[in-house]
Amino acid sequence: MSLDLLQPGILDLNSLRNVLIRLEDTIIFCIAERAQFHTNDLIYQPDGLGFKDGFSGTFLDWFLEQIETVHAKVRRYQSPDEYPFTKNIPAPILDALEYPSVLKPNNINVNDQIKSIYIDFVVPQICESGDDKNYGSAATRDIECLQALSRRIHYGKFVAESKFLDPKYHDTYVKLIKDHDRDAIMALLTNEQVEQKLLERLRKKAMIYGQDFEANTMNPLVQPQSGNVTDGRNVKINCDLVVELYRKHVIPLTKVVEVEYLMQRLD
Ligand SMILES: O=C(O)C(=O)C[C@]1(C(=O)O)C=C[C@@H](O)C=C1
Repeated sequence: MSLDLLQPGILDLNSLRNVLIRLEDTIIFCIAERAQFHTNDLIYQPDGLGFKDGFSGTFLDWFLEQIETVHAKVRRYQSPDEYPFTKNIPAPILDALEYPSVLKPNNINVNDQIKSIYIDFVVPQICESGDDKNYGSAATRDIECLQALSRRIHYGKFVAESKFLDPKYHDTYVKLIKDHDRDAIMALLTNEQVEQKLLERLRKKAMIYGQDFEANTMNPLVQPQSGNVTDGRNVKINCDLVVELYRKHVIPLTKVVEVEYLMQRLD
């Protein structure tokens, strides 16, 4: 749950971008944590581990359901930047919190796509292939990664709302929405310079945060003279993977959320 959403000026585009920048750090750290364990493929296979409580599905889905059930009861999913992976979550046991209604009501939840990307693309590339029996630890890290990715991608709704309200573009967005012109909306909300800067920053962060400080005595804050820090040899996480994850999946899916949110904006 985010305190940002209770602050005035929440829809300022620079503030929203700062939240996205902070989430880059969270996502890199979560990925580095998961990378400690083997792929443990059984946790992603339906009934791969067998359940004594009659649950039918993957161990990851069972774990998500358990965690999200508890979190739903303490209002996590009433926060407009939090989206569950589990379909039927219980109602909160606490009174509803008053969030300012900054978003138009909408039914956009791309968590199924996020889970597929994570299982098919992220896990096989960051983890050593095989089974180390750390099923609970691996799935705990999976859930942290998934929640961070979900929060980041669904934040696109706030970014879209901010862009929609910008007087410079408002009338154009209204027209394009009325024309159902998704491609033109996508083009209008795209800022290639911001994307390029993001990818460059991300690579630097992945290199610095992912370093094995035991193996590397260089000060990561000092610009390296040659190789060593930037060549990735002492880096614990795959920097290319982090950049590709954002380039191929995180940014495009955030943009899909933005477009779909705008398509429902005038309903
Ligand atoms: O910062 C924005 O303007 C966004 O819409 C977010 C975002 C992103 O996902 O990082 C998506 C689309 C833009 O092309 C640039 C960046």
